[in-house]
This record gives sequence, C-alpha cells and structure tokens, in this order.
Amino acid sequence: MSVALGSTRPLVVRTTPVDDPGDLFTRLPETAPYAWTRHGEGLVGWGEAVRVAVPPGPRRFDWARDRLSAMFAEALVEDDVVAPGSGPVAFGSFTFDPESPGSVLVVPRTILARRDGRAWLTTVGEQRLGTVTPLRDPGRIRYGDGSLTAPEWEHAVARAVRRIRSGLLEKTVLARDLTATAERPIDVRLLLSRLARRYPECYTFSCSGLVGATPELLVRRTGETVESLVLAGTIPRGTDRADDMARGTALFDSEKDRYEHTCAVESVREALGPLCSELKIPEVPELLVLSNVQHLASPVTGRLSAGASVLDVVAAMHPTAAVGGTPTEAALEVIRELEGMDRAGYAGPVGWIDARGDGEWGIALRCAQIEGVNARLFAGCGIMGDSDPASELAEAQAKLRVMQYALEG
Ligand SMILES: C=C(O[C@H]1C=CC=C(C(=O)O)[C@@H]1O)C(=O)O
Repeated sequence: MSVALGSTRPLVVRTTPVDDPGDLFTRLPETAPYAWTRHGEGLVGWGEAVRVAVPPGPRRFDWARDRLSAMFAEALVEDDVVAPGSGPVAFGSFTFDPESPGSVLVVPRTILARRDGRAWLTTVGEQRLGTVTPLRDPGRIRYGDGSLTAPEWEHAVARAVRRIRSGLLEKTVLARDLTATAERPIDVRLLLSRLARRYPECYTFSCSGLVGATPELLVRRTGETVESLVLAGTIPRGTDRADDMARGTALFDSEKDRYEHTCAVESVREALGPLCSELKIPEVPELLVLSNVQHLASPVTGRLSAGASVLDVVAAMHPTAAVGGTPTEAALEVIRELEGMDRAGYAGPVGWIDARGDGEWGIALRCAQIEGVNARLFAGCGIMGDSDPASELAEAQAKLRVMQYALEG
C-alpha cells in the first residue's frame, strides 16, 4: 500500500547551489521536520511531496527500493550540484520487526543540504517557503513506565541470562521504553538542536516523528564505497578524567564486552561480505567517547562488488547483533517473548537515499517517537551470559538520558 500526497504525476525536482545556510536547524519550520546531520553537516527537509507507507513483511526493503526506483526514474530532475544527497531524496524509517507496521518513506518538498564546503537546495514541485517560527519549550515533562517497570525489566534480563547460560543463544539485546508527557506540544526542532549540540559525534535524525541522536552508522554508501560503524559494549562516563580513563580501560579489558562486540562485528562481516569485493574490519575495536557513555567501536569500510543501492545493503545488514543478538533468530525470539513491547522504529534503520542509490542509514538508537505532547523513549543493552541485571538497567538509564536531556534541556 502506498499513499502519495499531492499529484501522482512525475516529480519535478530542482537542485541548485546556495550560499552556506549556517545552522541547518534554524531553517526548519515546525511542522514535520526531516533531518540527518552530524557535525553541522547533512540534510534537513520539510513538507511532504510524497509519503509512502511501506507494507510489513520480509521483502519490505526490496518493495521500498522498487517503489522508489520507479518514482525517481520518472522524475524530471535538474540537478546543478550532482553530489550524494542532491536531486530527489527520500528520508525513511523502518520498524525493527519486519512484521510491525509503521515503516515509511517521505520525499520532502524542500531539502537544504550542507557538506564539504558546499550547500544546496532541492525543491520538489512548486516551492513553498515554510514559515520559520521561534522554538517552543514543551514545559514540564512527566515520565511514566513503558511496557515494563524497572524491576520487571531487570527480571526479564535475568531470564535472558538464564536462556543464554542454557546454551540456546550467545547474546540478545533487551530494550525498555519510557513514556513522557509534556505540558505543551513537543517542538522537534528544539530536540534536534539540543541533541546536535550535546552529541556532535552522533547522527541527529528526524523522520516522521522518530527523533534521536544515534552513534551507530549502519551504512553509508558513496558510489562503490560503503562504511559502517559497529558499536557494542558500553560503560557510563566517569566522574572526572581519571575515572573516565579507568572506565574506558575496564571496558576495553572486559571479556564480556569484547565478546559482545565481536558478535556485532561478525554479524556485520557476514552481511557485508557477500556484497563486497573488499572489506576492512579492524582486529581491535577503538573507544568512542560520548557525553553520556563510552562504547567499543569498529569502523568498517568496503567496496561494493555489484551495483547494490544503500537500501540493499541496509536489507542485508538489519538487524545486526548490536540490536538483535547471536544467532539472530533465537535472539529475536527472546526479544519478542521478554521485552513485552513493539519496538516500532527504535533499533530499526533510519536515514536517507537518493536517486543514485547513495545514502546514509543509522540504527535508530537514543531516540523517541514524538506525537503532540507525548513521547515514547527507548534504550536497550546487549545481554550476555554474565550480564548483571542491575548494571544493564543502569546502562539503559544512561542511554535514556539522551532523550530526557533533549526534552528537558
Ligand atoms: C541497543 C542499544 O545500543 C546498542 C549499541 C551500542 C552499544 C550497545 C551495548 O553495549 O549494549 C548496544 O548493542 C541502545 O542504545 O538502545
């Protein structure tokens, strides 16, 4: 099923260079902003020229690719920039579970981009300048439990640990949700600005109400080159520099975290290997230090052997063991049974694709689904046979603080 807003005639797309627009978020109108940025660069969009509801099912990525290829192939495009992200672009968010509804692709009416010293504006159809209103504060935020209370979630972690120890699987990832209610409608632009300022290393995203700052790049495709940043293994930040360094070292030396990380790296190797003629994965991870936590991180690069689009690569990679587990099917079964919730877009792929098949997709972590005054926040942790439920809860709380900060400032 697909729903096209506006005309079903070919899209008329025009991309022109523009002067450096500065902070991209200051150009966004309040209604339905789209974003994918890091270190002040990337794409923001607004208005909806086309919205496509992707039907659930195991072939949803292929369906989405075919639908977009057909739409982009018949578009009338004038592109004076010709760079990844110029010409027609769709933002997208896919649910974690292929059987859950809610996966969506949107071609914004206007996209403003800034990258490598260049900036450009893409318009689809008639140009309508969105009115930029001042950012609005949502007022006091009240939090509530999501599907499980904290003790219930610890209990679920303990059950997962028992399953792992019984030999049914090696690793799973359990997530929890929190609800938040604001006094006034939540202005997504305010969340984006706060997230980008505090988490410049992360990819700040907004797509159809799913808003967050993820450190985990699932895949960037630029022509034949693919890049990914595999994360798994986490420790909260320390209280001072010495404590921070000690924790970083402990994370690096932790057998549990190193093995958890290896599972995630191997799942990426398995997924990318068949698509690539060349794949470089470092033997030893590095530390990624964020404002709230530190992660074990492995930057991966590869050369695509056949003309796979970024969505084909996403299809092959999702779900990695950083958000699913090892082996995948057994881990997903444990998640379905123990989490007691639908993850919706959390831990699913989020990002953008252009008509050349280039694009950037992250794993939607450190995020919330926003609707009016309501938000649903998510965070999860890799669970191993020696996981301690209380430490996993503390880690989940540290991850939830990203969106709590975005809401409260
Ligand atoms: C599942 C999440 O994080 C994943 C990514 C990085 C580190 C993780 C960990 O150490 O557990 C998780 O695998 C989340 O942030 O909700």
